Amino acid sequence: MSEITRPIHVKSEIGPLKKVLLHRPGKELENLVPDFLERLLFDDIPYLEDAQAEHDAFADALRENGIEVLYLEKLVAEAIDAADVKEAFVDEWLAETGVQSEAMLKALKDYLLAMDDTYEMVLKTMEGFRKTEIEVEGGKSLSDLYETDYPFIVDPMPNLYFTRDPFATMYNGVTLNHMYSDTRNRETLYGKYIFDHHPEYGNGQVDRFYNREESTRIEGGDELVLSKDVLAVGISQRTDARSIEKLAGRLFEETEFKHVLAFLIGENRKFMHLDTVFTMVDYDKFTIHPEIEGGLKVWDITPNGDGTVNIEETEDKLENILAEALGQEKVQLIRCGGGDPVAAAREQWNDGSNTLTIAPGVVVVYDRNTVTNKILAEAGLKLIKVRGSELVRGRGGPRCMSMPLQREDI
Ligand SMILES: NC(=O)NCCC[C@H](N)C(=O)O
Repeated sequence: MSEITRPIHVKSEIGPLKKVLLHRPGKELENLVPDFLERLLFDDIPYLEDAQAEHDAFADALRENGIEVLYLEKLVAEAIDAADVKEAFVDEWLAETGVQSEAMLKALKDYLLAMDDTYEMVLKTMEGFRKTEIEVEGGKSLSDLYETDYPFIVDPMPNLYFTRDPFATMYNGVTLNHMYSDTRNRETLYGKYIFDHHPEYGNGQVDRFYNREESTRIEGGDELVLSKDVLAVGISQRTDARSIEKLAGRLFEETEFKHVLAFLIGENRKFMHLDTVFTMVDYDKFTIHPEIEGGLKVWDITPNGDGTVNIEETEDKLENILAEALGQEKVQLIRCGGGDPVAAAREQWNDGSNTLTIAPGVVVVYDRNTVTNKILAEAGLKLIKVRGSELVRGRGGPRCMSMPLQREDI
């Protein structure tokens, strides 16, 4: 077993989790309003106090299992302070707000730079700005004024507690992602500052396999490190096939991955990412949402050895594809809702398939998905159940809410 010597070390989905990145939901959730939920990719409005309590309990459950929990907002503040790049950060953040008026841009910049505590300033950039918060004398632009019923100068970023998506860790590096939506693309700026400037994670200490400036989209919920040899990536509502091809070529050059399996799961809000319908929970066990099994196509991408890749459509059943790729005699697919279409649809919607594996056979799940949880327990898995009544309103579960930084090799 190799020792962990780099700040990012992730060569599987199931190796004992040592260090993980979360974001504690903050005031950005108090800027969700019913008329604009869709634009912000939310389905309902969580009660912040309870969402925070549920999130704290999730973090405690991880700590009780020997996992060090880091927070995105803290790393970003540390990165900005360490490199003394507060103004550069604010300028880049402003450039991505969509605000057009020079006077408003200046007012926002002055407001943020007047905040001495960088951590509080970072939280404010996440929260967004209501129209009632900042007044500018004159100088308003037509483009800022015409959306009169829109209550924000700058949108909140309510999806930040899904740390799984804006970047994804694998081997000793990250893909810093180009997201599907404007609202989530803004989140990747925080990753950029961490991986450019943080004393422990910046300045080239973390490899970079994808960049936020690239033209095609990819999100971390679609990226699953099945083993040190095999990466699975969903072709989904959020991730383009072309991104996977580019990423595969780079990974074959820079890591020991030998296969990238591209799973076509279709473009659908309820199955937005591969990890909402499929996760790995043990050496030979996976959760799966039965609705995707029928139409699922899987391509196997392998290196040709000359910098190009070979792409072949697999013909076999998913069980056999996975068993072969992972060197197992056979694998078990555990169906969300046990195959009952009503339970499966309800529990997938509430992230019953979105398990976070913290060691082989040990998974964190939402307690509410009782049908699926019973089946997981019957399959021999150890379940750590957490409450997600408020957290689930953003459509993400334990895997979505966590980004592994270090896992032990298996
Ligand atoms: N990996 C995941 O499936 N993350 C959940 C993201 C939910 C968020 N509301 C979104 O639509 O992007």
